[in-house]
Amino acid sequence: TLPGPPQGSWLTGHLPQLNTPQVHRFCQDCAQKYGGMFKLRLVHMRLVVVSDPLLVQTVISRGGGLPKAFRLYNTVDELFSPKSIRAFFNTHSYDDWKVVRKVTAPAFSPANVRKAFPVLLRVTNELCDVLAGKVVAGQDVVEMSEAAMRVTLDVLGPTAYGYDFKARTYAYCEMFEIIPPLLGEFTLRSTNPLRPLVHRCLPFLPAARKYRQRVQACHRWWEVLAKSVRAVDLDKAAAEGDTSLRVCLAQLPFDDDHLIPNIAAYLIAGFETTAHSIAWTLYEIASHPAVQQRVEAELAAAGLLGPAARQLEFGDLAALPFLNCVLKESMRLHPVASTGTIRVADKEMNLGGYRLACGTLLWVPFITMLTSNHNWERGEDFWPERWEMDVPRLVAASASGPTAVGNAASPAKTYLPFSDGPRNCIGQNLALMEARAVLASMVSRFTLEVAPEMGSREDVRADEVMKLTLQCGKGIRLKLKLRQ
Ligand code: HEM
Repeated sequence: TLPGPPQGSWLTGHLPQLNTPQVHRFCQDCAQKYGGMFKLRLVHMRLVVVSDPLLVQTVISRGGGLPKAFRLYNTVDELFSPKSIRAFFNTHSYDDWKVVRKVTAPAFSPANVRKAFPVLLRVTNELCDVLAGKVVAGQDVVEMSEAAMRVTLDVLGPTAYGYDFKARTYAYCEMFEIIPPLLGEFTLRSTNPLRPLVHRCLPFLPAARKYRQRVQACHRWWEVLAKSVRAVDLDKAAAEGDTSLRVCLAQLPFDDDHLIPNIAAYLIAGFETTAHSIAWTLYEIASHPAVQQRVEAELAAAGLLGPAARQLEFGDLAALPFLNCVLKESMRLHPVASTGTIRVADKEMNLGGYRLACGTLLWVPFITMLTSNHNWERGEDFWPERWEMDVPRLVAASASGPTAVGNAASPAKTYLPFSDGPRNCIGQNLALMEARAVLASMVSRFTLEVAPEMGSREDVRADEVMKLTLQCGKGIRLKLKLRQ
């Protein structure tokens, strides 16, 4: 039989270990010990956790991959739609998913994403101006996850919905009050199936009340954004060759009830994810002075450093190779989609030499894949230079893992922060453009230091929390100094 860790409770299985904000670390530790395939029990559900790259390919990519385990995604139904109608992200209808994926895909072509660069640049410059003002006023410690969210929300606002949230000005923005806490709540719900039941049975509990209020506030926002999407003049858009996400969403052959969850899904998937990836990367740059110096040197050579820097251009983003290595490495070490994807075996199958019954749930936690010592040399170190080496140096060639399937000296893809196969991240081109532009702009304007209240790297690791996305509990607090 498959190996697996001891159960925390005879009744609920591994629920006590999974129902924590550090669920990703539990998976990670188990993979180090039990290898690239092990088993867990969550109350009545049996899960097989897979992180061996070859096996992951079978689960998510090969032949279209296995279907998502839709019933496990039902925790977010209430958030996406007042009628609990599912978005394409978590629908069980292959046809609904395919329609939305196909109609909205043009918005994320490289050429179309490039059209969003002027908005991104303006928003990033304005945010940097606001931060510079704060530094001059003596408020030089800035929480970078929040700052980055202000950029990503203000890029998504106009391009996806024709709406300006004006988050970059640091004026009050309700999204910040409702979305981050709700994502935390949904993570707790996904690892503790009893939690929604408790909230339903005891609606007067403060946590249950707050949850309801926030979900209702989201529903009001989805209405506002749907109205703006509906206002698109499709003939004019066609004449102008406008294939922005707003236009693509307006083209969906859906009534409002079915449009709304897809509007919500794009906002939820596209705003926090990119922002936390940016914040983690800024943390790594600030923590490694030698890395910061190399990024500075690269920017200086391109004329992009300091007060006399020229304006960043789209073409610069691909011409900053070391900055891109730093981003890539940070997204490996701090994958925001740490808990990954859950799939279901739609027929009896053989995986890694084990026979799995039809209906078996297969969990691919990306953090395990991306940082496991079975898959990577120095898997838990921040080592951006690895991306300057030949591909064989990326993967540990050792065959000394604890189980036969735990070793991955294989040619299969090991770097999947955006997942893989047909259900991979549709927004990755946009995310990468945003991250590169914000990182280059921040290092161009400021020198970065980790604020003392962040503590050591170990403290930061101990403070990691999964709130659908991987975050640092106290945020990423950096001390900024204006470059002279
Ligand atoms: C660094 C930033 C990002 C990361 C790391 C990321 C990662 C991922 C991952 C791992 C998945 C697969 C999830 C699963 O299988 O359950 C996914 C799906 C998705 N992402 Fe992203 N994402 C990012 C940014 C974005 C952006 C900017 C957008 C759009 C504006 C976006 C939209 C989506 C959508 C709609 C899906 C569902 C696709 C489908 O089911 O066909 N993401 N993302």
